[in-house]
Formats: sequence, C-alpha cells, structure tokens
Amino acid sequence: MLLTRITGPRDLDRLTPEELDQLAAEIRSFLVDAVSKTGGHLGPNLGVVELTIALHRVFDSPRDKVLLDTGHQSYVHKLLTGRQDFSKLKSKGGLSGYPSRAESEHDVIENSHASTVLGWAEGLAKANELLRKPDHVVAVIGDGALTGGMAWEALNNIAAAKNRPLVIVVNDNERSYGPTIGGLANHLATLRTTDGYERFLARGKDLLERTPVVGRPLYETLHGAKKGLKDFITPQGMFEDLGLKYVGPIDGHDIEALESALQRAKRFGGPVIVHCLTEKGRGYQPALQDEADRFHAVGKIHPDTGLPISASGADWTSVFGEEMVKLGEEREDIVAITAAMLHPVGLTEFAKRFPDRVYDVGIAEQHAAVSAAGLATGGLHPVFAVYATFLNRAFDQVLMDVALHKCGVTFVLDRAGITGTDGASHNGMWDMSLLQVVPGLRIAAPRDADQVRAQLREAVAVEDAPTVVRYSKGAVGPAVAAVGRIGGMDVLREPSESAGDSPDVLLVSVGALAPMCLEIADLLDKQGISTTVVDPRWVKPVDEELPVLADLHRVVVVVEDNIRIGGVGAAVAQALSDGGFDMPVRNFGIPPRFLDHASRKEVMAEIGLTAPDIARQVTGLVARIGGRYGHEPADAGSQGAEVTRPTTAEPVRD
Ligand SMILES: Cc1ncc(C[n+]2csc(CCOP(=O)(O)OP(=O)(O)O)c2C)c(N)n1
Ligand SMILES: CC(=O)[C@@H](O)[C@H](O)COP(=O)(O)O
Ligand SMILES: [Mg+2]
Repeated sequence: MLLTRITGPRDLDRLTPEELDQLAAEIRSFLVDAVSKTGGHLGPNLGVVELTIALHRVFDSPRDKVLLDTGHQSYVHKLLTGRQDFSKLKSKGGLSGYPSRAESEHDVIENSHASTVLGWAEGLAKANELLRKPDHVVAVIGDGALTGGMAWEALNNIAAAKNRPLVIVVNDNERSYGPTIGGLANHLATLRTTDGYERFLARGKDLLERTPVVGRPLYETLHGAKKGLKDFITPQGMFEDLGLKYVGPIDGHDIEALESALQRAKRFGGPVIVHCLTEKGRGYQPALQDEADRFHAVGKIHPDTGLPISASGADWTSVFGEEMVKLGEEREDIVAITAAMLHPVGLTEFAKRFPDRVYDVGIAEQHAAVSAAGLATGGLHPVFAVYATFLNRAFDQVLMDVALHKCGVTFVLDRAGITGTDGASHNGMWDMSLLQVVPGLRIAAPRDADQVRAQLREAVAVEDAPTVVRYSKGAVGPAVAAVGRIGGMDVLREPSESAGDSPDVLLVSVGALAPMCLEIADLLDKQGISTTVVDPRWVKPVDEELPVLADLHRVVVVVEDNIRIGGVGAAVAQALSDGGFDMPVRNFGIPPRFLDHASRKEVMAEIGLTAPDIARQVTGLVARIGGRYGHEPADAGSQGAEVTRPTTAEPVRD
C-alpha cells in the first residue's frame, strides 16, 4: 500500500511513474470507501487525484502555497499532507470537509464560498514580491468557480503584473453541480476541443522521442518554438487576450503531462494559466446510480450502488420545490433563478416544467440579485433560491438594486441557521441580521411545511419590495398548529390558566425553532412560570401588535436560529423601546463567532440553543425581575420542577 507511506508531499518525490499511477488508484478506492461511509464531496475529489499529486510534486508546500477554491476538493490534498483518518470526516472532532489551518500548515483558505482563490493568490503573490520571497503561489480554481465575478476582479489585477509569478490551474471538468453555464464555459470548450499546442507537442514528443538521435533535439527546438508556432496551432484564447500566458489544455489525469506543464508554469516568471481537463467523479461508476450531479456532494451511500443509505423524508427544500411548481402553473410571471445549484435548492422540477422560466447564472449570486431586479422591472416576479450563507456576498445588490428600486423579488434562503457539518462558512447564520437593515425588505421564517407554502405565496404576492423566505437544512419539522392569532402573529401556546391576565413570559419563536420553543414553555410551566408562545411568521418588520402583547408580560424572550447580534431579537427590543415599553428582552441565538464543524444538534447544544439551557436561563431571569414587575412566579418545585434556579445571571456564551 503506497498511500500509507505518504506522510507528506516530499514522500512523493521518490515514486516512479508506475508507482504514481498505483498511488492514484489507491487514493480513488480510499475515497470511495471512506466518503461513502461519511458523506462528502466524492465527485470533485475523484476528479483531482492526479492533479493534486502533480501539484505536490512540483511545488513545495507549505513554503509554496497551494490554494484551492471553495476547498471541497481538498480531500486528496489532505491525504498527501499527513491526514489519512477520514473516519470522522465532517463530524465533530474529525477532519473538516474543507481546508483547515488548525489541521495543517499546508492549508490556507478555509472559506468554502467559491471564487475567492484568485484574490487570495494575487495577494500572496504581491506579498512574496514585496518581501522578496522566492516562494511560489499556485491556485486551483474550478470552471464553476471561474463563473464568479470575484475571480475576474482578481484576474484583472493579476494580468496587470506581467512579471509577478503566479500559477493558476483551471480545473475544468465542465461542471459545477450540473454542467457549468455561460460564455466562459463555451470558451473553455473551444480551448478544450482545439487541437492545442500542448497536444501537438505531446504528439510530437511521442513521435520524436522514438527517434532519439534526431528526435530529442528537434523536440527541444519545437518545445522552444516561439509564440508564432503556438499562435499557428492554438487560436488566441481570452486568457491570452487578457495578457495571461496560457498553457493547455492538459490531460488532468496524466501525471507526467501535468508535471511537465506545471514545471514550465512554475519557471515562467509571471502569471500563467494551466488549463487542466478533468472528470468529476472519475473512476467511480456504481452499478445503479447515475448521479445527476456526478456525486458532487453525497450523503452516506452504498459504495457499490451509489444509492443513499437512508431515504430522506420530506425536507424543507422539496416542500419549496413542490410549491414553486404549483405557483409556476398559476402565474406565468413567476420565474426562478439559481446560482449553479438548481438541484440542491429544489428547482429541478420547476426547470423541467418551465425550462424557459428558470435561469442558472453560474456561481454569481451578486449578478443573480441584480438580474432579478431587472426581471422584476421587466414585469416578472423572480424567485432567487440560494443558500442563506451565499447571499451574504450579494448584500449590496439586495440593498441598492432590489430594495432601493422597490423591486418585487423573492429570495428563498435554504440552509438558513446552523447547518453544522460544512463548517463555519456554511452556516446560514447572518441573513436575518444583514437583511434587518434593508429598508422595505420583508422576512418570513416559516415554522413548518404548511407555513413554507403559505409564506412563499404571501411573498410572491408582494410586488413593491423584496421578500425573503428562510428555512433550515434537511428534514422539515412536525406541523405546529396555531391556537390563535394576534395581529399577524400565530399564537402557538396560551399561558396557563393560573397566570390569569398577567402571564410571565412572552416567548417569540422564530421559524423552525417552534417545537423547541414549545418545549421551553413546558419546562417553564413546571417552574410555575406562565408563557405565551407566538410565531411572528414575518419577522421583519416586527408585528405592530407585538409590543402591545409584550406589555401584558413581565419579560420577552426571542429564540432565533441566527446570530444574536442585530437579528430578530434586536429588532423586537428596538420595537419595544420605540414604543416606550421597557420590560426586559432576552435574545437567544447564535453567538457572534465562527463555529467548528459538527452536526447541527451538536452545535446547537454547544452554543446553548436547547430547550433546557434556555428554560434554565429564563427561569433565572424571571426570578431576578420578579418584584419589579408584579407578582412572584409560583413557587419553584410546586409542580416537581427539575430545573434549578440560578441565583445570578448566567454569562451569555459568545
Ligand atoms: C458563493 C458560493 N456559491 C455556491 C457554492 C456552492 N458550491 C460549492 S462547490 C460548487 C460548484 C463548484 O464548481 P467548480 O468550481 O467547477 O468545482 P468542481 O466541483 O467542479 O471541482 C458550488 C456551486 C459555494 N461554495 N459558494
Ligand atoms: C461546497 C458545497 O458544495 C456546498 O454547497 C455544500 O456541499 C453544501 O452541502 P449541502 O447541499 O449538503 O448543504
Ligand atoms: Mg467544475
């Protein structure tokens, strides 16, 4: 087994070409075996086995910086840099599914948001130049990530510095999740299919080297042929039009060809693009599963069939997708937008039914938001479905293009709240704070499937302002019925009879946390603390009736799956203060810090976003403010309460 003998990149140097091919085969079978057990980005990593081996043979990490865009294709890099225990991949205490500085000095970019690698590389290359460091920077960017605007901002700067060494590897597998779209994809296809300079040389080399006496010198002559030969053989590509040297296309699964191209690029002394042709999911053809996304991101699967181990039930995404199809049938003006994630955001069926009314813009969320403003201004109602965390980068477009112009655009934020296993940059924990400041924008946080359907319909009915519908990842929770309505708010639980008309706690439940909030109310009830639980449904703007309702209570508690700063809790406190109400407001949410990867449940427990944790803290709060706001709560323990009363304020765990 060669793989276990690789403890770091320099162990690759002594392997023969045959051993390198054997290592690649070992890595592939390792990946299928390990990732089928844990879930993860199987397809992308199967596509970069030879490329990663060649990178680590040509460049000397960590002195040279090997940078990966998005980082989901970093498993091979990890295997070659001393990390081969994948048994807890993406689980608490196990390897992250992305690069991690805490794991290794070979890792640089932890951010899993696409299209940033060239910016990082440009900055590092400038630093090396100014500090006169001879180290190399090599950045790997996928064809999908190359459709992101930031990549072109960086390329514009990179191309300006003709003598600043920087190697850019375009990992071109023609796919993001699905096929990569757009003019760039078409241009890459042209480059792929042109019988390029490299292939010419490769063929020439093969032919000439079989006649060593004449062949070798002639090959060197050809190889050193001036630009004229290249122009003659390869049409001028846009990269060269930009002033970047282009090397390729290279067979991304031929280690020798890759190393030859990377060595030349390394010596070039300026910015150079190495265009590698790879296959996502290469080498894995399970019996039964022709996975549409080429195993881009799989859950636990049967390695030999490729089929999921456990069938997933109804999830938030499918509820949205089904309702979108119904809306599409009812309203011809409704169109859908995705940023290269048609299937993951639930638009597959909509696209099948209405192929002319769905737009995949590539990994380009900023463009998606502005294009949506155009679509709305043009008389349509766009629904941009996107993971909550990825909308962060389009904040200005939401603010200054969509909201400023009062465009009727609906943003559907999937994976809102803690997602957990994809690490810090994938949690959808900032949207209700960022969007809180957007004038006119309205935010809905549905608590169950019925509310997703209802609130999506309410959202697309708004034509003069942006609307947002945000929900969690994975299985949708149980239906939570309302027992009443106050203003626009659903009452999920009335206070206990004993409270009369002065219940203790108004508990504002946001979105999918409704079941947990009902559990909190039960725990408080055991303490003799009476609670009214309301679900505002639309959390922005704050319901006008909320302050009036709050005034009937001694304390207001807000529980949200969003960062604690500037979210719904803050907005409620602001509304109460603006109305002259000064009862205490206690906000429970996600602390303002980056959260290590673990399951959603583990992360929620770690940050204290659980019913027992919150009930205990609310009990303490009510006890402390008892005298100031009227009657004492019923004696603790009168109903066999288990929860202990803390005597002093528990520090907020940030
Ligand atoms: C800003 C942003 N939007 C969406 C995603 C989700 N996402 C992760 S990987 C991926 C596709 C990347 O395609 P490519 O860059 O070609 O890499 P490949 O998977 O083909 O190796 C997408 C859309 C993301 N990580 N970041
Ligand atoms: C890097 C990438 O592809 C992410 O978008 C991630 O895979 C999301 O995973 P889920 O779709 O399982 O939330
Ligand atoms: Mg790709």
